[in-house]
Amino acid sequence: MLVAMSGRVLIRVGSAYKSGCIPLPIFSLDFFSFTMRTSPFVFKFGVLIHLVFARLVRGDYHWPSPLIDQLEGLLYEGKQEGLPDRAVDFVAQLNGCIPRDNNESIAAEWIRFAYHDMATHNVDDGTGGLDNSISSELDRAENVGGGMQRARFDFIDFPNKYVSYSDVIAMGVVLATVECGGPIIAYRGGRIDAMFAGPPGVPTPEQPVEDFIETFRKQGFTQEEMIGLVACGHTLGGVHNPDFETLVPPGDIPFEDNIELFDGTPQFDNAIVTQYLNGSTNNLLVAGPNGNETLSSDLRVFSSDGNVTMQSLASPQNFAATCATLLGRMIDTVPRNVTLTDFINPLPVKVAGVQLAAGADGNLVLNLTMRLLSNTARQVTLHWTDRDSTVCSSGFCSATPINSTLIKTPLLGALELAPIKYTFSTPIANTSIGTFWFEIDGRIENNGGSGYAIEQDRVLFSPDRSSFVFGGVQAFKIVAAVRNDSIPSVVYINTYQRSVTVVRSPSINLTLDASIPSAAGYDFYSAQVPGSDLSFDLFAEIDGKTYEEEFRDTHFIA
Ligand code: HEM
Repeated sequence: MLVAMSGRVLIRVGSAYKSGCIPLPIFSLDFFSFTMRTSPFVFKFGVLIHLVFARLVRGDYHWPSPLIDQLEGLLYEGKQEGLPDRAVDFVAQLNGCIPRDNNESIAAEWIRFAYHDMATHNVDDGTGGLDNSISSELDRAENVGGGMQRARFDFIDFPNKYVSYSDVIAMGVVLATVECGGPIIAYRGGRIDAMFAGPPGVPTPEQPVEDFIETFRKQGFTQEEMIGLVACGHTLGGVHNPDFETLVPPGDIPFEDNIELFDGTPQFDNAIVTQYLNGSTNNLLVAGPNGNETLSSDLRVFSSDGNVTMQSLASPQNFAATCATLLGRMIDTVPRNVTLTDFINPLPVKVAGVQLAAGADGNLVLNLTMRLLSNTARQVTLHWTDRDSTVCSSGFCSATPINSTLIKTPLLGALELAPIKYTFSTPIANTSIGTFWFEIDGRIENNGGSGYAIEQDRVLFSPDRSSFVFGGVQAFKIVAAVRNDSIPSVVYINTYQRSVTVVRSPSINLTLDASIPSAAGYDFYSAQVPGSDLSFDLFAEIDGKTYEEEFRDTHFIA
């Protein structure tokens, strides 16, 4: 199903939205659609295609774009329709900042990972920055330990064609900080993943302070900012054995690093500063065992301006504000040719999960959710018009939500927001649907005037009638509903098998399936498709025109 939009209010989609006022290509917002789907070739991790797509999308779209829709969902809700498990894990694994028994902190790992990725930036020629080049740099000594490898493996399988790895790395910093009680860092999207390693650039603890100052200058930070950024980074996590055996002894938890926290607290707070200033710090990068200062990089950094900056950071408010600014600058440090989006704020109205379905009881059913940025329950009604029409001939074209849920996440909590998500699942008369909109406490919310338009209903994926085929080679029976007021010349799917690599298979035709009774004005077509984890595009050619449902997925099959 394709849905059209115009105006400025966000919308979503189970398949695609486009603008009615600007001629735009149709894009899917489906996370499963994945990075490399358009290629007939096999791509390892899809970096190449990812890059191409990221460029294609940007510039073609005005706000709100699929990119913003996806990032907004992940940032504020911790999920987005169609998100692969990996993505949900990514947010969930931050786990409210609770460190493990050995002090291992996933929040710290994300922040360190992001800094090491950004550290390739060269302010003199505008190259490098937060661009996922880190994935090609993990064999360097400077990137050893501290959860770096693990943070990397958590990325495999993540992005789709809109959201880059580097956007996810940047988001990790925002979420890690806020989940640990730190400030809200404004977030932008639009980073582009690099295909190659950048030059080495991460400081190592034995270096003299002059090297640190020069390294941070190259990364775009003054000496004062260097002090702030190191303090903000080192409020979380600590030094690991076996990475620094001379600083930290081995622990007694088998197969786990032994970690000495920099400031003894797992929270994002300014204890890193106050303990340093009052001499109570156990930070091993301030003083090593027996006062050895070879690896005392924090001491050299913090004291490099006579502690002036550290003293200013002794105010918790100033520490929080400084970290919000500097960590924000850190994640927005990108190669010169990359243009980031505006800050992504929670969208006032967010439509998602639009799915038109030929219901088993013979009704055509419209499913969708609408998330409203309101902390108070509202009277919400969904309205729509008939297909290809501006009227409702049956007189019954409105529905109330079947349920509503309060959305709570740490970031929303920090913003003192608790939006409400309204779920609609309503039968639609056989006149189908043209455009829908909402009435909220008597006020019309219609996507800036144009409403949310369903672009076609001729061919629909029918996940309810599709199934996993047990026995023998792994396969799915894929079922499509095709409106039976005309006969398609062909119904087919292009499938993409997903694993570490993604492979596009040749098209597979679906044939009329007499075993499935017609329903809601639709006949059903099916084919058995080999594979265990597929995404696919569904097509029907009718009267010389091609209708399409993009980026469907076997994950939708119960
Ligand atoms: C002069 C600059 C810096 C030096 C020399 C330095 C050095 C180190 C060292 C030696 C460790 C311990 C790693 C391990 O045991 O494997 C560490 C950990 C860490 N660094 Fe830095 N760092 C610097 C700047 C930064 C910056 C700018 C950030 C982020 C804004 C940052 C974030 C972290 C974090 C979060 C950890 C803890 C990781 C964990 O617990 O897994 N560092 N750093």
